[in-house]
Amino acid sequence: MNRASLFEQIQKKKSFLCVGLDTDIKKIPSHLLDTEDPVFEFNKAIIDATKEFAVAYKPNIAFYESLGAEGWKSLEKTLNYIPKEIFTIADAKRGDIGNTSGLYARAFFENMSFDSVTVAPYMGEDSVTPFLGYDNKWVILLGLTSNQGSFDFQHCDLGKNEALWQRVLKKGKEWGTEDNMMYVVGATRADMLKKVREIIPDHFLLVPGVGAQGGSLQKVAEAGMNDHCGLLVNSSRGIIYASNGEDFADKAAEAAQTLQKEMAEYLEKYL
Ligand SMILES: O=C(O)c1cc(=O)[nH]c(=O)n1[C@@H]1O[C@H](COP(=O)(O)O)[C@@H](O)[C@H]1O
Repeated sequence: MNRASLFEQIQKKKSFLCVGLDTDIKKIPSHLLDTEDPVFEFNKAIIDATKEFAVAYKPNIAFYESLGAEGWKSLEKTLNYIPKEIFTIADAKRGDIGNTSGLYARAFFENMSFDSVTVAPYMGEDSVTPFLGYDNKWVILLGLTSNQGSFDFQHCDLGKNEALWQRVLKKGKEWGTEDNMMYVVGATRADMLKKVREIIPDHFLLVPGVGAQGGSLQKVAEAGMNDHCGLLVNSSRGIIYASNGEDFADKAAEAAQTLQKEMAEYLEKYL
């Protein structure tokens, strides 16, 4: 999917919501456990309930690969079930020496047809560029992550007022463009968004960390939005586990709609 189509959908749905499909077999409501593929049945119900409010879905690959071959099958069925106009993110956080990254790219872009994959920048240019050789596919590079451990490396001072995360953003701009690269910036780092936008004013950001991790949607929208919206804000647990009963899909829809309504206000205000 290209940037124009993504923006078109954001405008149409008045939403920049990404629903995280972090589907944990241990949290699936018990009435689904007797079905042939509980993970897929759960995702299918979540997609049906939230697709009106979401412009992206992000299955976190760990939840699927931890189940072995069955998990990969559930993932593929889920991907095929997502409506074609909705952006898809394989949250795999890959990145390795060039030839290996090339195979990761093949796995997510050719074998499966995800629009994008999250990539870790630590191994540098040759670990990232193999993902960039596909038309209308995206690398989502980890920039400034939402977790506490981000302070171990990402905030290290490289001198001349530059932190490691800032170097990552600048280097990424040499490898990709605003048409094939996005960056992860955690919602819990909203106070840094002004600095982020000084380096990458036009790129899309994937922003996880609202909901369960406590990030503020308002702060993210205020400091992070650009003239193409430029934001995909993810919520996983806050939506998909809004209820653990038979009403889980209805409650997921309510949680997604609540976020979407707030997003519509910010689109009106800041776009
Ligand atoms: O790359 C990500 O998506 C990601 C980056 C980051 O900095 N923090 C972060 O939480 N994530 C992912 O975003 C999702 C957040 O889930 P919730 O906290 O349940 O909304 C999980 O799939 C995380 O792996």
